[in-house]
Amino acid sequence: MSVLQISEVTKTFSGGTHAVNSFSLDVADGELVCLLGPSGSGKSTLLRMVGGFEQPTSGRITIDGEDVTHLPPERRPTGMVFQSHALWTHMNVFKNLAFGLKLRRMPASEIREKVEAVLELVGLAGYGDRMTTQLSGGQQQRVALARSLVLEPKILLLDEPFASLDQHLRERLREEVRDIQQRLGITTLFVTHGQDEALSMADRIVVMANGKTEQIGRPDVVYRDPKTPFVAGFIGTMNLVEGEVSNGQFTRSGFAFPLPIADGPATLAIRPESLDLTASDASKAKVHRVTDYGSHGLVDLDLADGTRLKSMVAHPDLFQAGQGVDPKPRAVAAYRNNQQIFRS
Ligand SMILES: Nc1ncnc2c1ncn2[C@@H]1O[C@H](COP(=O)(O)OP(=O)(O)OP(=O)(O)O)[C@@H](O)[C@H]1O
Repeated sequence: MSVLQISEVTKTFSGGTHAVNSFSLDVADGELVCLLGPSGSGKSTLLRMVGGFEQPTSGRITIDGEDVTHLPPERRPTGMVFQSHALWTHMNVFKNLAFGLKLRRMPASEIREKVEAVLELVGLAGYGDRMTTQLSGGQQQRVALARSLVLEPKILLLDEPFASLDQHLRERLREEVRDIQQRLGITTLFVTHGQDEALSMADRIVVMANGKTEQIGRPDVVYRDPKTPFVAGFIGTMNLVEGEVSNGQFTRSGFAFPLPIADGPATLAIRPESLDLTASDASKAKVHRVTDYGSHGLVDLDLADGTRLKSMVAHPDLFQAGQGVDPKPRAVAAYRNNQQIFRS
């Protein structure tokens, strides 16, 4: 059953920026959905509208069937964790967490019980007396998460919560948050422009561009089967080759591939791991650079007109700069007019 329904929501800022454009999404109970897209694609604006920090220009948002479109944040069953954690620095950790519960007039003994349980959940048991300024960045972000969770929201809203942390900590917190989210079964909307974050955490990913949905789906499906050239180029590394199809053959500067579609221009998408290389004369393509990552290698090669492709190879020592190669895709997708029209 869907807990959160976003129906044809549009946000136009004064000045005319269409930040979000007739956007719709249903989020199921207990699901973690990542909003993924480049800077300026409207992710934060959408999240802020769900949290009540921004008003839609048009459209409707319901939570558990109740229309919340015009309710202020404090009257919505949502908890938001911002990129900058915005903790109260004049209060200790316990007071930061207890504040919202006090406003609800909860008895002190119950507050203590709840705060301690949530601190335990985020791995900060015993930190209640610390001032928030005496915590590391990762610990502060855990407190921010705990402060939202202690209010037991129906929907957790996370806006790039790990953006300010280093890579190692980010990966750890990512796993911890996913763990907590699953344990509590809390419906979560998560904004990120990091594809790794989205691919590793989400039940479903919404890829956004220009305030609109490009594709919604399970991470593995979006990765394996991108429906538009934008998604193909945005998720993972992808070779996007523009060329012409004539008599069932796609060509681009000496590179040819059988493609059973109508004649005309097309964009071919090939993952580096799906592009095999064999030694050849240099008329087809030439190796530009070989990078050995230990477990595998990456060969950068140039078609005759300079179009750069990447191929993942098991034995990088077999290739060297300047060598002639023949690139042969094992699997491709083809796009025309921004739509996928072929996939092998
Ligand atoms: N308060 C505002 N007034 C006017 N324009 C705004 C406002 N907030 C956001 N915008 C514009 O709306 C568009 C979407 O912004 P938004 O912050 O939602 O994108 P985003 O995908 O979250 O980007 P980022 O990853 O950089 O945070 C951008 O063009 C932005 O400049």
